[in-house]
Amino acid sequence: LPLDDYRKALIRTEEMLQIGGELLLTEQEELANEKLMALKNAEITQAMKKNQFPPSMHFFRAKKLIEESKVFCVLKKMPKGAALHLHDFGILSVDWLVRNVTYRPHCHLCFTPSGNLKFRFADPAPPTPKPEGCSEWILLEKYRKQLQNVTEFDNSLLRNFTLVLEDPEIAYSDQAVIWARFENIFIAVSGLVHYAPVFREYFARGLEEFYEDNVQYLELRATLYPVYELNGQTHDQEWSLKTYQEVAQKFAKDHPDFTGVRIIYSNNRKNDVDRVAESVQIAMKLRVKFPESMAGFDLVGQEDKGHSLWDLKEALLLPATQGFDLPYFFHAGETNWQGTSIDENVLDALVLNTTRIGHGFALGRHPMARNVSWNRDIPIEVCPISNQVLQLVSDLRNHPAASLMSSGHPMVVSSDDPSIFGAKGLSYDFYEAFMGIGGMKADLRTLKQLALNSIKYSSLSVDKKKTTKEVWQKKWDKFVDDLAKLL
Ligand SMILES: O=c1[nH]cnc2c1ncn2[C@@H]1O[C@H](CO)[C@@H](O)[C@H]1O
Repeated sequence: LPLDDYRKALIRTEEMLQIGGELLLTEQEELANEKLMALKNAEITQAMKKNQFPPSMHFFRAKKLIEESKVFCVLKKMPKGAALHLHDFGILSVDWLVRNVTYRPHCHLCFTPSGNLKFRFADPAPPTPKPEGCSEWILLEKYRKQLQNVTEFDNSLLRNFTLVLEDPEIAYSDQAVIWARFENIFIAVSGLVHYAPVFREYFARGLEEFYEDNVQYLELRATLYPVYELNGQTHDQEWSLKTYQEVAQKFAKDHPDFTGVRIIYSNNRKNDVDRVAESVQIAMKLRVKFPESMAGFDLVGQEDKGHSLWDLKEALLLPATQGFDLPYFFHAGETNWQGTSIDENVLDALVLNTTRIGHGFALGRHPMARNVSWNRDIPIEVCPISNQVLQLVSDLRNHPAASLMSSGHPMVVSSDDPSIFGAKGLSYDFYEAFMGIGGMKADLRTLKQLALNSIKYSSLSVDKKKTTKEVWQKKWDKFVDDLAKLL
């Protein structure tokens, strides 16, 4: 074979292997692809000249540039299918929490010894008991009245609800520091979002934000912590799940092109095997009672600080020993520490029959996990911005999913906790995946495959997948038409 032909054949084969590489585009899609790739090439050429490429910059600095990008503009309009990796209280921009929720009557605030915030609605006030070591409860309505500068105070609240700041590399010296801040944000918003009226509205508004970003269906990791009423009465997990179901069903009724939401009940991986076993039992009960909404079970929290899946196997094997089908959606391999028992979570997840792998950041270092995931068609859920902000990788061109994308490995793209990272919906993560991780050759096929994957790898029934895909296809055709017409 002449060298030239050989080389061309290699390039062509690689193009076929990459994610979406085997998709055949319609004429209209080809046209749209040309427009898209012209925008992409122009932006990358410009980025090379200026040496300023958003995916290789920290998202907090890249965000503004991304918002100026024409490719990003296209991605926002693109029907992206489903977002399959999200956490309960990271889905809605935090402005509403500060400007609306903290202004409601009976909202109290206290400071923990380490200076973190806790909120609680209560009437008659004050809420009891006072959290250990915390300051007295302050009624916000009263507190704001005596403040000189309320805007300044509200801005400080906003800052407490996201990780965003100017110099993340300096402020967050290592993963332990940023994870502590990250968990504190969940604790701070917890008292607000677990107040029953807010709980419903937060979720509905979260759905709206994703819907506006052209996402049709969500799967939400939820801890189902007790939701409380003004008088202190609390509700159990069943109540929370039922409420999620009601809100999602109403939203789907009001938006017929929205499929809905399914919940992945999640426990913290720091908990010991007995507590995890309890939550597995609850998950089984919920699954019987709410087959429509309850997708399965996961373990969340900082992987490096928690138990390995294998440590918890006694709890996690309970359903199987009882012949019960409890689908697992394990976070696994969200670590940089190769060779630890935590790093082996990617293997454990597969051994324990996971349906998908959350993050799977360590997959590239485990050839067997990679094989099994490929052979059993078990996708990884890639969350680029999360991985960068939580310091697993700085330049997203070096994200391990780059190699997996180039070989067409089963994957979906998701956004984890967009509101906490200062992002919104799914488009920012699609931008990072398309421009940074996917490289120059990722094109409309890549995007189409990622959207198709999000439906294919969802936990929806065969029927629901079919109808969701039909709705998606209509949106896609319209999107392609508009893109093809772009000047
Ligand atoms: O990327 C992640 N990896 C692991 N755990 C996470 C991530 N994002 C959020 N949470 C966890 O989810 C809980 C709320 O559902 C939070 O406590 C947080 O620890």
